[in-house]
Amino acid sequence: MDQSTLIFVLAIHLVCSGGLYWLIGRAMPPRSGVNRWAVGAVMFGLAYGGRLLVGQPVPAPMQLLLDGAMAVAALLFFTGLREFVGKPAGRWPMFAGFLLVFVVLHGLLVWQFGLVGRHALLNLLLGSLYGGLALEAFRARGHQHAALRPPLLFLALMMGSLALPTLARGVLIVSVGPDPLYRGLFAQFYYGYASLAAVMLGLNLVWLVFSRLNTQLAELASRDPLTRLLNRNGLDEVVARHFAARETRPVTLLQIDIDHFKRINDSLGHAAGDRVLREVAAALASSVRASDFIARTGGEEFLVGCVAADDGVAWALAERLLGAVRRLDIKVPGAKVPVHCTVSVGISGRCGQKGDWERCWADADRALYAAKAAGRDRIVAASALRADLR
Ligand SMILES: Nc1nc2c(ncn2[C@@H]2O[C@H](COP(=O)(O)OP(=O)(O)OP(=O)(O)O)[C@@H](O)[C@H]2O)c(=O)[nH]1
Repeated sequence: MDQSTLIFVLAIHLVCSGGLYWLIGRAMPPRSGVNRWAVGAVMFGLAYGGRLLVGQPVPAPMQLLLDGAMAVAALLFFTGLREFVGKPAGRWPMFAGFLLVFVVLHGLLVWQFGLVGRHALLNLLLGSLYGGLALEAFRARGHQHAALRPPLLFLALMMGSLALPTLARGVLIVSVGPDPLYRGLFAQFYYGYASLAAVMLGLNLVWLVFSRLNTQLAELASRDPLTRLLNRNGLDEVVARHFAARETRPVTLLQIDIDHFKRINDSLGHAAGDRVLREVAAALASSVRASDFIARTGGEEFLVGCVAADDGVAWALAERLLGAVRRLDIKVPGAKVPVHCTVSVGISGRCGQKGDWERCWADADRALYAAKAAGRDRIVAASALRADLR
């Protein structure tokens, strides 16, 4: 394929991918980064198409317009990824500043070095932004859910492999001039690879978006939206996974209930009640080890699964949870003083298999109600209840 055909194919790929991202972006929440990719891809495609239409040599004002469009398009891709992974991505003043610096540099370099200055600037800038994007994707893979890691790694690899020949063009052009790089084998390789990368980038971004949506869907199904703790559904999954393991470790259950929560709701309102629920949930969650699990099992009820603990450890954990809630100073809009609350905790016996789960949970529940009956803000173990019954 000759070079013009390759550039034409590249331009078509980019404009079509931009249209696809725009359609996907419409279905995504705001600030997902996808709209930036959409605008970036269309700008890139139009700039390449513009080069073909204008032909050689490109008149000076047109050079500035087409190169500026490419630089801004690459910046849109870079910041789009930052937005996608939840990092600050910069808004229009940053873009205006970037464009201003680019125009000044472009003017200076073209005036001093002509075509070599123009191509060196554009390639070094594009190569740096591709490299930056690869680095962002590589760094982001550690912070995301497991499902997002493969597409982020793939993106890092692809953009890294595009950054290298682009930077090489920027450096080589100074010593060999534009001709060997913009015609012949190198140019064919470069535009062919860029065209392939544009197709792969489109598929990669669709993969990223679907992985993100899938993760969010799984979260919605298994997490309580108010406290972000596991809901009943999520708890069932965690329990099933725990007992499916080859070497199952026993679990002690701690059933927790906020004391007199209805009073908070009735005196301060439902929104204040929600705030208290969120803060209590966060305090409980931060006291629970990563190997244990915690779920919101009802209105103001929580269940903690303490894995492989003896009775003393479970009791110590319950005391930690009681203390963490007692120490809370919950600032609620409309209330003059911070809200304080307490919880009651019921502890089950050790649950060694899935079949014992319901019975252990019922034991923890009975112990909790005994704690409530005994005056609240305390811990009762089911083993003590059974001893009482004897
Ligand atoms: N704000 C808010 N309140 C909730 C939510 N879910 C349940 N509740 C409220 O929680 C309160 C629970 O009240 P009760 O079951 O009487 O328990 P309590 O007042 O904590 O009393 P004890 O458990 O006996 O100490 C009810 O008023 C429910 O409306 C929720 O998601 N948000």
